[in-house]
Amino acid sequence: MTTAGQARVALVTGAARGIGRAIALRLAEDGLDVAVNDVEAGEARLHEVADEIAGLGRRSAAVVADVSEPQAVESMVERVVSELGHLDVMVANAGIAHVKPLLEVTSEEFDHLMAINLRGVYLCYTAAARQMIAQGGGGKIIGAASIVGYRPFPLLGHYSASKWAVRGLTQAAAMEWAQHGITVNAYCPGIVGTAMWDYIDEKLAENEGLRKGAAISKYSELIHLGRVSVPEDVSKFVSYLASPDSDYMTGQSVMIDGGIQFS
Ligand SMILES: NC(=O)C1=CN([C@@H]2O[C@H](COP(=O)(O)OP(=O)(O)OC[C@H]3O[C@@H](n4cnc5c(N)ncnc54)[C@H](O)[C@@H]3O)[C@@H](O)[C@H]2O)C=CC1
Ligand SMILES: CC(=O)C(C)=O
Repeated sequence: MTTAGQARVALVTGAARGIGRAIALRLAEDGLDVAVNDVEAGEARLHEVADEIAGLGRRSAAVVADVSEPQAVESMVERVVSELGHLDVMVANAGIAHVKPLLEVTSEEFDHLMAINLRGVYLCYTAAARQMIAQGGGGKIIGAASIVGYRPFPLLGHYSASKWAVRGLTQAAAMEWAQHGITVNAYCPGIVGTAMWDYIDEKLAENEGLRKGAAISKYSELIHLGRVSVPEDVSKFVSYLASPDSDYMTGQSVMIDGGIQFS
């Protein structure tokens, strides 16, 4: 639990690049101490992000862990608490995409994607909730869903299902943990120009016989505000979800997509 004058502490998963990095930097700008996580392959970039956070005058910790592994997630939260003192905001951002027709997805590929995108979010939500309940001061738990959690994209079928499930998990967690003063919400980005969309563009283009760059252009025609999203569009909204301004909001999965999908 934070006491007066103490900075709140956030943990952002999948923060070596893309949306996670932007969220981590924004929360640091907001005055939080921010621990960042990614897998071993992203370790060098993860340390750079932790250094950027320190450059903003905030404390940080870089924790390498695979969010699909229960013991790794437990240890990650323990390390954040031991290095930064407590945990007030969890952003379960880490995720992977996989572009493939449903009829060709193997059960191993399906399980691998669900292990990261759904079990990983579940493990981060529950590890954070246990810590926040023990602290006794409430908290903010935030997850990465997507517009495809409302309306799937073809060739992203199992990915879309994983994000749909994050919405369900977010609603159930909000119901169970409201009594502890914990709010649980998710963000649903649209088309954000990150490494993930570089991969999606390349694979969709292959499947549809288009040149590289053509798939993202085609899907971008759906965006009413007329431009592809940048990670900071999302981090501004997560800043709100992590702040006391969102204290009366829980169980919501909110589109931040420039006007693609209307609920
Ligand atoms: N880029 C987009 O258009 C959209 C992205 N999202 C979601 O937002 C989140 C972030 O996406 P981006 O920044 O675009 O992706 P990205 O691929 O650029 O970054 C994801 C980060 O997560 C890390 N990661 C992957 N598996 C991990 C694991 N098992 N444990 C820990 N870290 C792991 C990666 O190493 C990478 O640094 C994801 O959950 C994604 O599904 C949702 C809607 C749209
Ligand atoms: C990657 C993703 O979730 C979308 C909607 O593009």
